[in-house]
Amino acid sequence: MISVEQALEQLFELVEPLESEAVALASAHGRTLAKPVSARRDQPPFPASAMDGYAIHKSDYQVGRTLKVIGEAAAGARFEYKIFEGEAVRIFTGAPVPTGADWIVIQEDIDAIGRQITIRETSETKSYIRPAGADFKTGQTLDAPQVLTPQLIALLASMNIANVSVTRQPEVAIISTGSELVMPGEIPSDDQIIASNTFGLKAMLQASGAKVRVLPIAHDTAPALRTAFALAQGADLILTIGGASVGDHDLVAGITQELGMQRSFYKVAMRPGKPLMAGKLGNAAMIGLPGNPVSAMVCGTIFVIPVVRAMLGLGMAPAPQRHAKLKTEMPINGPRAHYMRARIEDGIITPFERQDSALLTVLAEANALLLRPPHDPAKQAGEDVAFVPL
Ligand SMILES: Nc1nc2c(c(=O)[nH]1)N[C@H]1C(S)=C(S)[C@@H](COP(=O)(O)OP(=O)(O)OC[C@H]3O[C@@H](n4cnc5c(N)ncnc54)[C@H](O)[C@@H]3O)O[C@H]1N2
Ligand code: MOO
Repeated sequence: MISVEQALEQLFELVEPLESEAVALASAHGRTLAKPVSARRDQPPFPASAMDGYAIHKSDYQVGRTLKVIGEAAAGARFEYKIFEGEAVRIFTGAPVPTGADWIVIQEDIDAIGRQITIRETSETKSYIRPAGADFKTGQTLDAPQVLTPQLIALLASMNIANVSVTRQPEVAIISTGSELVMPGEIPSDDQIIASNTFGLKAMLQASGAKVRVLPIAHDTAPALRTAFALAQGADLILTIGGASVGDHDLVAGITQELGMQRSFYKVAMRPGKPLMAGKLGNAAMIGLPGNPVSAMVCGTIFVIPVVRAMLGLGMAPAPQRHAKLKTEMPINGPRAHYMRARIEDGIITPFERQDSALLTVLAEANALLLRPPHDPAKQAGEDVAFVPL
């Protein structure tokens, strides 16, 4: 059995960053920016008023000073002329500040009579003028690769970028195997259960930027599995769920061998997730996940998502780890790395009592996988431990 680290290294060897494609900015949320982007203009492109009020000379900002209002500047419609001392221009938020003005007095601080204003209050210490380029300047770049968040989309729009170059989304085909499985919403017979991790993994993959094709459930027969693999053609990554272990009905290893898979590894020294397998099937990477629901989801977090991120060009890195203080003592760990379902609150992490890899209620309550390396010595409450956030 190989270690988690070795398995991840071998998985990264099965994939490479995918090519890029252009998409409209409006469709770019969640995609990975493939090439750096430069701002096509300054923002704001002119000194702009930050408030509704009057543009004046700073020297006129004195209590009791009366000024003549000579025009108006609105957002999108500037006042074309220069203003001099003793003059004011009515101005609104976002409007270009007229030449000659270097101060905005807010409208709450003046008294207006006809075309004259008198300054009543001078308590402000800043000009309320946003200098040209205060947010960004032409040519300022946004680095790649990075995932486009709503905040970055807004920034790119402001930079006048209508299309962006993003990495193609990896296409992942999911094959759930097992004669006992039916889809949610169907009526199961007494011996059947509902396919669950299929949907958990789909959600996990989509959240990390993959495109998911859920194939029909393959019963535990060789023809059904062959059909499922045929339907998976064209995918960048084929995920099977279940049938990975050693039982008489666990056929995935045999069928993938028959289809010519170059196997990288089978079995990893981890808990849950031991019967994980991987290899190359034609042009696709193939990962065979164990069927137990929690095992499949843990392997999704520890292996599949890092592989998807590698295909997106986001680097070949394990799932990020953090540290917390342990709430309870724990006995020595066995020879396999243990990813314990745990709950972290206020920097204190508590592993759940029940760690059976069939318990989705426990996984749903967990917000962390407490990481115990192989042969980790016994731990006392208060000791520092590593965890992977969920
Ligand atoms: N003699 C041994 N038995 C087992 C071993 C072993 O080393 N020796 N390993 C155990 C471990 S660890 C795991 S994990 C499981 C994995 O088995 P498989 O990958 O072959 O999975 P199945 O047998 O097909 O299913 C296990 C379990 O999970 C349920 N399942 C499967 N797919 C789904 C799905 N899409 N949604 C929900 N539930 C699913 C299935 O009904 C079974 O209950 O093997 C142990 N046995
Ligand atoms: O490794 Mo199995 O994945 O313990 O349940």
